[in-house]
Amino acid sequence: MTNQKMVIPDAKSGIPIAFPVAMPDSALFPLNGNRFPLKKLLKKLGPNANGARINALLDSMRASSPTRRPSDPEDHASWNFHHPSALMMFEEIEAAAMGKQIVVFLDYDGTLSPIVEDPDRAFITSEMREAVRDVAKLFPSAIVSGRCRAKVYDFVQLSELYYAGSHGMDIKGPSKGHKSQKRGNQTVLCQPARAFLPIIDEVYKALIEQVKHIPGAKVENNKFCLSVHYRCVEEKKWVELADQVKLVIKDYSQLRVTHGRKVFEIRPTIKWDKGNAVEFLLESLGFDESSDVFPIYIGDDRTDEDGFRVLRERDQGLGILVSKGPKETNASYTLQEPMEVMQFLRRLVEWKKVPLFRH
Ligand SMILES: O=P(O)(O)OC[C@H]1O[C@H](O[C@H]2O[C@H](CO)[C@@H](O)[C@H](O)[C@H]2O)[C@H](O)[C@@H](O)[C@@H]1O
Repeated sequence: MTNQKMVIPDAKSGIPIAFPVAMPDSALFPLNGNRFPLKKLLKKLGPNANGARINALLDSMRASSPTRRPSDPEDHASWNFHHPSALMMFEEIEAAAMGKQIVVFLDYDGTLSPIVEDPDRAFITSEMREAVRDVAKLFPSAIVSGRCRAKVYDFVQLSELYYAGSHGMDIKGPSKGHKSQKRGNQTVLCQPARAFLPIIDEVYKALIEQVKHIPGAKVENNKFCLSVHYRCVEEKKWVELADQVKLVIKDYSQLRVTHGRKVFEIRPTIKWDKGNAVEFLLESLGFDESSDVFPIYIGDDRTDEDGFRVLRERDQGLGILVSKGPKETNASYTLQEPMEVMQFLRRLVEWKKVPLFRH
């Protein structure tokens, strides 16, 4: 992951403004039917290609909701081959996890709840809650979300889980002495971005003011980070919205902007992401040095790539991307939608419950 500056001309003056964007080094941007790394793309566009630069920004905003990206059948075939369904490969996953302690990490939006227009109405079904509860009774489990911890807890309402809100910058749980956690049954609390709270609050207010004239734009306070949603903003207003966000953020070198599903995520520049939350939780659970642990991370968004990456680097467990189509990912397997996530969680429970000595 690098912090790159995307230089985009101001919509009115045309003056280029550097817009800090954190993205994986492998990120590719579309142009004329091909895809290029950012540096190469900007070189191709040349210094005066303002219109093309705006198109590049728009393409990257469109690509932030991958369900709209068409992909050809060949892409799909290769994708399915390299990232098979975690349900189809369940027996292989069982075999790899045999004799190891499974630890489950779950993203929230797009993974446990379907993506909906209103972020305040992204409810989890009672069946999904049941499946997550059953998993958490058997394996240490955590929700790792971009949302503020309190909000995601309100949706999930399960006290047996760890919760890592604000993209992992606010970690807590489960309640002290909760019987369902065999290891690490003490309350943990980790808030590495506490010092940023006043700035986040200030920027929250400034953003609300700055985007209030754009119909459909919504600023969400996630405590240690902020979301500016454009799912309900007309596409012709997207560049204007990006400009407004830029205008506010340019005065705050302590903050950076990342891109989620039709959302700009404004976060402290500290090196702490969902991957760090995974590391922290594994350590809290006593699995830091252990080779007998099998972490499973399930997520749908770019921010979940940090979680997948950590598991790859540790060479432990596996990442499962929730996606219907090809995406660049560090995950090994896929599930198409939250319904399949629920099926996968249920299979984990059934497998663990089979009274065989093999576990
Ligand atoms: O890490 P996550 O749990 O996936 O949270 C990431 C962001 O999710 C939410 O926004 C996304 O879901 C909304 C509800 O389905 C949708 O309207 C929006 O377009 C998506 O980006 C949440 O509202 C954000 O605060 C989170 O950062």
